[in-house]
Amino acid sequence: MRVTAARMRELLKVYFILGSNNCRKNPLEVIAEAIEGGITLFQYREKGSGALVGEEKVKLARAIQELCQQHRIPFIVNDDIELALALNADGVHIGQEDAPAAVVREKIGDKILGVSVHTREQAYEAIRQGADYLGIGPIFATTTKEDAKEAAGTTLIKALREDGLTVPIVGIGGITPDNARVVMAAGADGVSVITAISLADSPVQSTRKLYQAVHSQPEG
Ligand SMILES: Cc1ncsc1CCOP(=O)(O)O
Ligand SMILES: C=C1C=NC(C)=NC1=N
Ligand SMILES: [Mg+2]
Repeated sequence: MRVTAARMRELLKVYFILGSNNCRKNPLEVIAEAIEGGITLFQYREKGSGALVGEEKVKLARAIQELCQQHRIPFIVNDDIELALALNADGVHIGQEDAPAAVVREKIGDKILGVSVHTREQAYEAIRQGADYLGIGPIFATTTKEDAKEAAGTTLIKALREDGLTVPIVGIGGITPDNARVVMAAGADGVSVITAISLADSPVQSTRKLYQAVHSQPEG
């Protein structure tokens, strides 16, 4: 059956996203370190310049999924619904330019469905169409997503919480151990990162710092 909101909030705490073009080292090594450091959810996002395609992409996806399964970390696939179904992944993440959430929901059954939103209207529509969580960002400036919108800060997260919305929300975009608390203080249930972990000197240490930041009391 569908993931509960309470369980989804737990999973969103430290949500690592990676594609082979987001790291210098072997992706499997980086993910193993991130798992050791305490990530709570993983998303395979093979996208942008230098991304793998075809059989190479499938092979890496399978290898990563196996690593996640060994450590009981749910495995989410970005964009590629067919790949997610072929691998029996734990869920998918889609953006506004992908198929409508309701269409994806019908295809994936009870798997986890995450939707990127940038406005109140998109947020309410995603929930209506069956999203289990919302990805909101970019919170801070980022160059990792090549077509990312301007950094929007935490305004939308705060607005949705002021509306009384309790849907699980993860912030994304330029998040580091130093600014993660700001995202949580705005009402996010967790933080999603790529380069704070994938390009860190020590992915384990960076993950540990993120984990501590999201579990610490709001400052002041
Ligand atoms: C996938 C995505 N969506 C909004 S910003 C972003 C990239 C996040 O990467 P980083 O954590 O390196 O800023
Ligand atoms: C664009 C995205 C926004 N949020 C999340 C969680 N994943 C994404 N790929
Ligand atoms: Mg997409």
